[in-house]
Amino acid sequence: MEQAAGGENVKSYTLEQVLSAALRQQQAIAVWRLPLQTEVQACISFAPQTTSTIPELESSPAGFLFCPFETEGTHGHIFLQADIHYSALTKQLNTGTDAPAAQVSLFTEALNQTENGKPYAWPIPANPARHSDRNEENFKAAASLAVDVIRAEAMEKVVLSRTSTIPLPDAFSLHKAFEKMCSAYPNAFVSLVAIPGVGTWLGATPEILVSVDQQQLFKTVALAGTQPLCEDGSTANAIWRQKEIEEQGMVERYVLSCFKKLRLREYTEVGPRTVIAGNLMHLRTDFKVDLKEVDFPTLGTDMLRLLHPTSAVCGLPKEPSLRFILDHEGYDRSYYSGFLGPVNSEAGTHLYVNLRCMQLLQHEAVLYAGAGITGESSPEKEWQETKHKLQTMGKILSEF
Ligand SMILES: C=C(O[C@H]1C=CC=C(C(=O)O)[C@@H]1O)C(=O)O
Repeated sequence: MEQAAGGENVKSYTLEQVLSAALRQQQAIAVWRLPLQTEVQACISFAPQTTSTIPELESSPAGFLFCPFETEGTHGHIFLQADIHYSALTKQLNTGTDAPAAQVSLFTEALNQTENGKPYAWPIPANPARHSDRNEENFKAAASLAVDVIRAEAMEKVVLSRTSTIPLPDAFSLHKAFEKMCSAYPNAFVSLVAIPGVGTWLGATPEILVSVDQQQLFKTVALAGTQPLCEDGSTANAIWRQKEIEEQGMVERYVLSCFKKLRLREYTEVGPRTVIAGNLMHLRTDFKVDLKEVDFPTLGTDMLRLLHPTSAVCGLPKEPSLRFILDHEGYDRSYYSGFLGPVNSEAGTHLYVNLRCMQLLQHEAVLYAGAGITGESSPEKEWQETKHKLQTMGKILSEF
């Protein structure tokens, strides 16, 4: 049961006011919009919980999960329990039943004093990783080494990524960036996560990792293969090369191997189909399981633990490709290519891979992008592909 925050006097607030109040009060907040929906939601957590492993979804209270790429690395798996939930559709706040009353009233007091248009700061990591962006030469050298290792049959595929750090425009505003992302990428999962001591991330990802909706329908996808969107903006004339077909096929095989490990045979598989993600197209196969028909209440958590990191962000087989990334990528991915999303919300659990994202520092944004390397890869083409992927967030910043 939820009750309206702030007593009987139910007030309306804008997203800007809610975001600004949370950040001024140094509280953790996650804001999101599901693909093809209009409702923007947010949750504020007064006591984010950090764990070293992927938490169980089914028994979790409502909240938002924010997890890193490396399951056993230095960055924690963070759960923001929804002490306060906000819907930009109703413009109202609801308080979770376990929320600490004193903090809720401090927050609503701060909110009532917050005016639109007042500047506010966002959290940056306690110890920002010091690294410089990989230049073209270094990225291509790592890609070329990966091709050699793959041809020597030590692995089949590895996803190599890089960063691009750009100054934040003077007129940059956090809530406006979120609104711009929502209108530019209607079929993406759009998110803004700001956690004191951890940092501030924005993204518009095309990739579901695990979702279980209110009808108990489980979904995941195998997404890979990239090319620029055709000029007519449609997928009708898309032609895929053998390299992309095989690259996506590997991700699909990987998802199937996870079902097999759980001895689950009752799934439907549709695709691969061409899908649009911003200025790009990908190949995607959709998998669904009706949890009411199969007796598998923990499928969400079990698949999440097996799938992450999928071969769409790590490689195949998982261990040697992960080793290759850690040895040759040259930087700490932290939450890029991790996963994030609402857990046990009114619409269910919807976790997405953290792609097409950026991390905000005080005066700069760090943009992230990767490309799947196979034995057929050309380092030049992979470099170009990362440039195209960086444009997803680059376009948003260039609009200020
Ligand atoms: C690793 C990324 O994309 C993945 C998802 C779709 C297509 C991909 C590819 O074609 O390489 C990647 O596997 C990224 O956007 O940073």
